[in-house]
Amino acid sequence: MEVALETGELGKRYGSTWALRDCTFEVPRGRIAALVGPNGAGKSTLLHMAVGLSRPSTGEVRVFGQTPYRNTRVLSDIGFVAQDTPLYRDFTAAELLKMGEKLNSRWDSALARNRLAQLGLPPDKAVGKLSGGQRAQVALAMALAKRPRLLLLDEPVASLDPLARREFLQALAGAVAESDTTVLLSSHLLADVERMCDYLVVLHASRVQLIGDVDDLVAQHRQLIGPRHNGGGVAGVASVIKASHTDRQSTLLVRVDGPIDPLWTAHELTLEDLILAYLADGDTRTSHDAWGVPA
Ligand SMILES: Nc1ncnc2c1ncn2[C@@H]1O[C@H](COP(=O)(O)OP(=O)(O)OP(=O)(O)O)[C@@H](O)[C@H]1O
Repeated sequence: MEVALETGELGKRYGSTWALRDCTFEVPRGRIAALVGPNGAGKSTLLHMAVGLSRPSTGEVRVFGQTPYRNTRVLSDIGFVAQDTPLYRDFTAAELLKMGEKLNSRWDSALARNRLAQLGLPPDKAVGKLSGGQRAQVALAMALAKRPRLLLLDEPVASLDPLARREFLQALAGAVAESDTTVLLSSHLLADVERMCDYLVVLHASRVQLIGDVDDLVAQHRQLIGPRHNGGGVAGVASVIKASHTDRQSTLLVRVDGPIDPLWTAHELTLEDLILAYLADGDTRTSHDAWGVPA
């Protein structure tokens, strides 16, 4: 498996606050990976280090084996759209595309022009006078036109209307299918993640909580419902992610590692249920730890 992006014990500290900590994961080449986590989880911090805009306090990040802040040549392989889609506001879209063409050896002029035309974006208006969503579209068109091997997108569709969002995600999937691009996109929109992404990284409290192939992760987790349980081990359960109890019944969200004790009814989960369970506060317990059962 070739790896597009890898981090090893990556950490970033601002003063005494860790924005990201002990972060170790890989994104295999060719995947559309989602980076999911609550506000302040460290997603932007991670993406900024991956594109060399900031340096780690601990550990390292590599893109196609290179460290972006040491070997700037790898930057030509990376496309990045920051959360606030910064662009030179006095430039028109046409001027920005011209600049992209001059600065990037693999630039696809036709792709960029066609995207802007398709979206009806005026090429001769200063981008500072476009709406926030229109500016985001210009930035996204430029990122795609760069034909990057790794595309990093920080909440790329947050400012787009629902139709534009769907259209953009379809265009992104199409562009990736036709090329050799790996994508890592941060998003709070779990329905989009479920529709688009085949790989998932969940960050919470500045650490990686869950990572892997989306289909594998969904297959490895179940919701179990059964008579009120007194804690302790359950056959077939590797870890308990979340537990809730009524007087008569317990509901567990678990990672499975074999046939489940038939005392429990097992239900499949959606990716959204799974992500939300990992984002809820509380520690994951192994099946053999007693988990908190209220009296
Ligand atoms: N330049 C900075 N100086 C000080 N603290 C910072 C700086 N940048 C980020 N942080 C802190 O680091 C933590 C992670 O921030 P980051 O922007 O990476 O989170 P995020 O997951 O992208 O959040 P969001 O979903 O809200 O965009 C937050 O607590 C934030 O306040």
